Amino acid sequence: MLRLAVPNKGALSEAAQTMLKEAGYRPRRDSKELVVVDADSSCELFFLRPRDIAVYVGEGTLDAGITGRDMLIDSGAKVEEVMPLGFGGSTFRLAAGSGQMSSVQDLKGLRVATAYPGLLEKYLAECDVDARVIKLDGAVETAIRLGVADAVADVVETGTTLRNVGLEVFGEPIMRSEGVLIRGREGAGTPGLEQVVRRLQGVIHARDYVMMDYDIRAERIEEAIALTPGMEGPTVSPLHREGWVAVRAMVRRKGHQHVMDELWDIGARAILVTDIYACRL
Ligand SMILES: Nc1ncnc2c1ncn2[C@@H]1O[C@H](COP(=O)(O)OP(=O)(O)OP(=O)(O)O)[C@@H](O)[C@H]1O
Ligand SMILES: O=P(O)(O)OC[C@H]1O[C@H](OP(=O)(O)OP(=O)(O)O)[C@H](O)[C@@H]1O
Ligand SMILES: [Mg+2]
Repeated sequence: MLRLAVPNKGALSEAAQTMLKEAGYRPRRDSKELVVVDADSSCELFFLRPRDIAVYVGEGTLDAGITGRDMLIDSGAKVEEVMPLGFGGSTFRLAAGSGQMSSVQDLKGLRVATAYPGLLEKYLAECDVDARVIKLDGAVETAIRLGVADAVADVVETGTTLRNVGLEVFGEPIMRSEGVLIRGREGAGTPGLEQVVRRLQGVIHARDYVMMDYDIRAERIEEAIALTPGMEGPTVSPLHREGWVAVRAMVRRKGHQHVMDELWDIGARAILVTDIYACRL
């Protein structure tokens, strides 16, 4: 059985569990269930703190896991990213009181508070900046007001938390993060991991694409195919009406209304769009 780590709490937890459920893995009954054995999928799911997941996977105790890319780098564990999962997007940034700093170089000799010391120290070393890293567990934005630090380095999603305490970001983003599937560096041949990757990729595709069906006059088919090329090519079937065909193709969800407009303009009718429940491309 493949042993897979899943965030049990925090910003990535719900989205990760929804994705696994859509991929056919057994969901946990309640938040107190810490291990789920899914015999049908030959998989054991371990619900752990996202920060600990890279450690378990790096030690080889678990085969794979879902965590944030920033946490993966911060942990320094022997793990590698298998695929991005398209949720939990954030940036990791420096921030200080409004107008006080403009680049990472301004941090020389100062104190920077963070819950991601591994990630911050790596960045400061790359920038050749000698600053003192103050390790905190969370709510690091308050550290400046309380006089514990001169700047902070933290996860920024909407920026609301920073604004609320009168801080603003400065310098380049340290990194862009999102939820990722990870595996141990020695786990290249992990049996069962291929199946997890294919299932999760299927969920991502099912979310990214819609199925589009329409009817069109046969002489306009080349123009129609240029608009909806599908994956290998669209399915074109005869319609029970002289001179018309029916077309079926997968289309990117983003922009599908625009594709419908263009199809309409070249004479397509009965244009139907449906969600894809599951797929394997
Ligand atoms: N708005 C957000 N706030 C915090 N983390 C976010 C956000 N959006 C995405 N993430 C990602 O979620 C992960 C952090 O998860 P989580 O919030 O569970 O950790 P934590 O802050 O250390 O835990 P906790 O807040 O429960 O003590 C990181 O990979 C981070 O990039
Ligand atoms: O840019 P925003 O949308 O405001 O989101 C970012 C904030 O969310 C996280 O905090 P969290 O709620 O996880 O609390 P914590 O700091 O105690 O971890 C993160 O540490 C930031 O403080
Ligand atoms: Mg948090």
